[in-house]
Amino acid sequence: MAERPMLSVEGLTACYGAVTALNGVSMSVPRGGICAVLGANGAGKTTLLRTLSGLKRAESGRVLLDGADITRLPAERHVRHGLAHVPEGGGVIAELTVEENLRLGGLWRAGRRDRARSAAEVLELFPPLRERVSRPAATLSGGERQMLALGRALMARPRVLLLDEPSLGLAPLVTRQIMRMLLDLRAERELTVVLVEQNARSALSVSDHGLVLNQGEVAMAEDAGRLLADDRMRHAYLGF
Ligand SMILES: Nc1ncnc2c1ncn2[C@@H]1O[C@H](COP(=O)(O)OP(=O)(O)OP(=O)(O)O)[C@@H](O)[C@H]1O
Repeated sequence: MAERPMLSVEGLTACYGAVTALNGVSMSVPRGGICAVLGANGAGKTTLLRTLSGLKRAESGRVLLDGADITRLPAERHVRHGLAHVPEGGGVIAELTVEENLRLGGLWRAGRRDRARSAAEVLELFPPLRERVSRPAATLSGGERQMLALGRALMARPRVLLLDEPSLGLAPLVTRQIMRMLLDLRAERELTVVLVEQNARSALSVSDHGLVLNQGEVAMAEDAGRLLADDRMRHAYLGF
């Protein structure tokens, strides 16, 4: 029998007033899978992540996390179910220190000792953050801030991580570091990742699967390697 997907999306539709931003989107990501979500500006990528994490209401369709229907739950319950969302720009709080930002990510978790253990584990994963733990986030570089955003999301010990444009504004070398971290996280924590990226080539290089959105609909859903090699796709949707 096939293993149950960690994340399963069935016919998801979401609107802003008269604008249908997502129209019947379906996708499935296995446990420990990395799925790139690609597409032009306005294709619906951010709306997909916001709808998956409960920040945006779905008009219709279902989101199943490890088989549990989370579609209508409020956003904070999504976190409890093991789904963490890192929005575009990371959303770290510049005035707070690295440590304080991390603690925010673990706030809903029960024990103080448990939270401290998580923070220590996260700092272990990101040595540059460990060295800057008492500094305000405002003093971090773009790459370090993105690490902090990732680290803060990991404080909730998610099973599924939703990442919106983690490479935005970062130099190619730093982008590669962030992408490699996703592979490490998958290996160490069996994390399942949905990765929204403008940088299609770098996203596909660490993904198993790719989904191309076009005007709110799935234009292609393919093995990542095959998408990278598909000329028609590269010209039509990926811009290279
Ligand atoms: N808050 C909003 N109010 C009204 N329309 C919106 C809103 N947010 C997004 N849209 C519209 O929904 C559609 C999908 O937008 P979305 O931001 O999800 O696309 P995207 O693929 O993430 O684009 P980008 O790569 O530019 O971030 C677009 O037509 C956009 O104009």
